[in-house]
Amino acid sequence: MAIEQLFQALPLHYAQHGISKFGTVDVILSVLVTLVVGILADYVWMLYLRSKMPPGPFPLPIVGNTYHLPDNKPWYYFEELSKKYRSPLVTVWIGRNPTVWINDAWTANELLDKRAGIYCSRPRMLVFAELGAGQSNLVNMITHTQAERDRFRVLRKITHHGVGIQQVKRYRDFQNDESKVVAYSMLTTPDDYVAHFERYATSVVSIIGFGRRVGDPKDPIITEVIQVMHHAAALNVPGKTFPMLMETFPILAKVPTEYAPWKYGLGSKRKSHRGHDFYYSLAQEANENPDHPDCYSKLLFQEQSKYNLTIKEIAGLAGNLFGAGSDTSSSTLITAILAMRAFPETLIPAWEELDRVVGHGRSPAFDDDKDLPYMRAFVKEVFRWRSVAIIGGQPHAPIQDDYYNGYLIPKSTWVQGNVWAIHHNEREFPDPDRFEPKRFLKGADAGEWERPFPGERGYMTFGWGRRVCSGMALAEQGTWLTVARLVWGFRVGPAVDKMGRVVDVDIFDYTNGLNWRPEPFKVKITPRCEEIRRTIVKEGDQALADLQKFEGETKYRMSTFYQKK
Ligand code: HEM
Repeated sequence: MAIEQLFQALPLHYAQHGISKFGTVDVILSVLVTLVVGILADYVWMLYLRSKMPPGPFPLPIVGNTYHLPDNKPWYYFEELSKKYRSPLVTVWIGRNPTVWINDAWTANELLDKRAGIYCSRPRMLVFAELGAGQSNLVNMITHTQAERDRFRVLRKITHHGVGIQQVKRYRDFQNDESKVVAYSMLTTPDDYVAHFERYATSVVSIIGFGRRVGDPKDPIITEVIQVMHHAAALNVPGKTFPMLMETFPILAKVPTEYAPWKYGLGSKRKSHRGHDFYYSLAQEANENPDHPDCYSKLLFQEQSKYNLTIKEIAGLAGNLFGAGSDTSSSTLITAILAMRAFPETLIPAWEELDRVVGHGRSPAFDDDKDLPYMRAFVKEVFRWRSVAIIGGQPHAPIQDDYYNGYLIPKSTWVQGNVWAIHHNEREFPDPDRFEPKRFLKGADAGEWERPFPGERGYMTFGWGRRVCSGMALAEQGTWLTVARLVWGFRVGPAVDKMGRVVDVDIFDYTNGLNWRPEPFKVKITPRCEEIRRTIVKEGDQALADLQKFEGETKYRMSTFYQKK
């Protein structure tokens, strides 16, 4: 828009030429006048759009509402705005960019699901896309033109070949085994439950993608990938900090990374000495390894010529398994532990059901799902209560101007589902901070907790429409099994400190990231009884033996990959 063009229209040599011809004062004055006129024109445009768009706080020129934004967890603020303006949609100007926040399930369903063909694109994203993996990665793809939509469909189709609903049934055996290993590890090092969950989630996607399991919770593929994800998740929270401001002033992103501390190292032009990407190298290594069984990387190379897959696309498809699948899945399990500790009364019906259907001589298996309605409701409530992708992952963007209740949502606008507000609405979820599995039961079992909600799942944890999470089937089946196994096997009681005092937990103490998780908390995790403990040991030994075939090493480390030899 006006300001950006203005900056681009002022290369240095024009200024030098102008100064020698007209004198310094005249040049400075004309630059100032042009600037003021540009800012005014831009502001008039902002106010014009504001008059048409969903309500929201009054924006200032250039900075918009940026300085209204709280330092962290802006989803609370967007929820408040929605209540204040009595509107499910609110507009918040991040700099000169209007962003539309959907705070209600029915509106999210109407726009992002029912009008999926319009809201199928991502907006232009500097921080996540242009300074990151760019348009070669499915997650970021803008789909304005038919050619872009066709390419998007190809990459989604290939992703479905890896983790689509039918495919993931094939992974049940090793997913089950990795989940048994989690329970086994809990017997010896229960305080390290976070590391066990991260290992589990990373190992499952690593077997799928690269044919190699991750047996050690300290394996760098876990620690490094999850660290990168946390960094990206923190930088992508709309706020006052600079990375988000680059979205509105893309010119800031053009400054070389060495001289631009506001880029937090993003967009570095460092090239690896191998000339390609870390995840591409992992995929290539897996493809060339004759010992690795059938894995997704092999499929990518087989399909490479059929779909003209570029190196960057292969890197994106392979890397998304880790990037999108490890932190999200493990954070959800941490939330489950917090819920078990904070709401112990919800475990009593679960134990009654599990003891009746499963017993103590074996742990729950996938086939038990149909006979465990309370357990199924329990896991749904884990997904709802503190959904990991708290603002629905990446924003959507309409590919044309659209209207909702008379409000304009211009083409390419950043449209984001505020999952916090959606899952926190008293109308659908009374007493929303209470962890209450009965919300997902039916009829008399649910009582007053049963409320209408769009869609059959009853939650919007995995996003919407054509951009709905590609790994949803994998995440749902794995989370169900692992949470059911944890509930079946363990008591999660209060930890005590050195003075013998009970350590409380705070159900609001979460990190400030696009994917959030509870801040570290202490609990005491013990097997429910001796018979269950013996079963966990027996099944753990069997699982480790079965997983033996996936043992393997990679020579690549993310931390050293980009260093020159
Ligand atoms: C509890 C676990 C998970 C949650 C809560 C979750 C949630 C999400 C959300 C909210 C989105 C954005 C949807 C939208 O834009 O409407 C997303 C996108 C995505 N997820 Fe997941 N996810 C999880 C696990 C996984 C796993 C295990 C994988 C793959 C193995 C995966 C792969 C992806 C991909 C590739 C996208 C981008 C889709 C696109 O832009 O078209 N996710 N996920």
